[in-house]
Amino acid sequence: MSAVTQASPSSAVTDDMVVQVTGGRPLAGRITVQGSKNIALHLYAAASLVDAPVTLLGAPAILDTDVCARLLTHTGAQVTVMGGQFTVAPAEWVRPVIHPQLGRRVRTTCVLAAAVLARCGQVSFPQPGGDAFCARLIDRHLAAMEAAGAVVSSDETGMFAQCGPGGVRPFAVDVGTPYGPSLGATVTALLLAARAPGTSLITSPSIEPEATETAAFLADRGVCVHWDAAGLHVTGGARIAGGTFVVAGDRIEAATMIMAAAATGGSIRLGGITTAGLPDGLTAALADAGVHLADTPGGEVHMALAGPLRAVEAATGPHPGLPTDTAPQLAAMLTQAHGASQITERIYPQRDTHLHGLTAFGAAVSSRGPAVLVHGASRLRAAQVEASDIRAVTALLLAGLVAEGTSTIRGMYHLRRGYGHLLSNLATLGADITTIPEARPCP
Ligand SMILES: CC(=O)N[C@H]1[C@@H](OP(=O)(O)OP(=O)(O)OC[C@H]2O[C@@H](n3ccc(=O)[nH]c3=O)[C@H](O)[C@@H]2O)O[C@H](CO)[C@@H](O)[C@@H]1O
Ligand SMILES: C=C(OP(=O)(O)O)C(=O)O
Repeated sequence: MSAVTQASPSSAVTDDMVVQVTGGRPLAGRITVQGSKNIALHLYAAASLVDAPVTLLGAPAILDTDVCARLLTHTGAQVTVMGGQFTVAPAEWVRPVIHPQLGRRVRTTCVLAAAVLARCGQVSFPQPGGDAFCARLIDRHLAAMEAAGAVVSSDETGMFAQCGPGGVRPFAVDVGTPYGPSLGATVTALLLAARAPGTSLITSPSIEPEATETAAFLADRGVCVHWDAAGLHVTGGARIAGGTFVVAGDRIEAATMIMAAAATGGSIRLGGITTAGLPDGLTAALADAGVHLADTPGGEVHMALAGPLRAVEAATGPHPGLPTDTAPQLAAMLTQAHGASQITERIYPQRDTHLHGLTAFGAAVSSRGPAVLVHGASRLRAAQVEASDIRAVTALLLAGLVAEGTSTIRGMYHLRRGYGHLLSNLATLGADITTIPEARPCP
């Protein structure tokens, strides 16, 4: 299994490195945000459905990209990742197996499995990976596979889906969950429907950009996709054409950089995204906190503070609400806001793995049920902390940028999963930040 990959910026940082950051410098200047991690991951799966080569432009140089390239290669596709281009040429013979170890490292394993099932009528796959801040269910993915005609079974090694001789068939499935529409299951259903000979209906679909961009990608390739009040109608079965498609800018990285600049009292410009690419719930929470965003004539986002940061009450929600993937960074920023802030988590039963580390910096943060409470403004002091997931690590970096003294942050595996240039971007904006190898005790 050898996907062709170019050494990515994320590989300049290794898992056993630690970040040292000395706080107190307001961020200033301009950087470009990467292509969206989560949109790219879903497009990688969609690209493997296509009958001719596909090139995705703006693919982020992150560990999850490398893992997806290797997963697709394992199924028989030819994958090249070079200079922000992720090219997939279809497999002549599809191996109906999502690699059991690699599949446990990314969240989109079921989506990749759906692409393989749609192509060849069977697939085995492990439980998906990704962040493990709480249980993350996949019942809607499996329901979509069953609705498309597969018998799904599982044992201790993983899951197996098998269709009848005709392969996937048109279906109706509801991808709503008690926490709102499932993003991933919407794309799983979309990929199955794109290959089913007839019209399928996906009800309660997610309208996160990951789902709408994947739908747009398929529509560009000739799949008939139609959204209305009933849901997402997809007519599949025909040949799916190749070509190129641009991965949209990473709204979560943009939010992270904006919040980092705000926490340090800075002002920055972001290329690779406009305010239209930022969900309303995010821009509303930032506006409430006193963070001003505007589009520049050159199509960039300019961020500046309207005054001292203000406390806010906000709740995460499905698009266009406040993304759950920005809540940890928002909590870190709000440690610098005067008064009592509250961020209520509505997408997951719990997502507060960042609180332990923020507390080590001296932040007044706590959780009450699904709500994270932040009392500011706190004078943060340098700390030695370790993060256990992707957005928690950026929340701790934000605290380090503010804290007095030099902090040490561990957990680079999580950063590498989703951010290709975050540390160098922070340095470009003036942060005092370095990576050093982890000191090992003498044997
Ligand atoms: C790679 C990627 O794009 N990951 C994102 C994706 O994850 P992911 O696609 O896993 O998130 P979902 O939208 O599916 O999950 C949202 C909620 O629905 C529940 N659920 C989901 C599926 C299911 O079959 N049954 C069920 O109950 C989950 O446990 C969770 O509480 O969307 C999340 C919500 O915006 C983001 O935090 C993740 O960063
Ligand atoms: C939770 C996240 O990612 P994943 O679903 O890949 O774990 C995230 O991007 O914040």
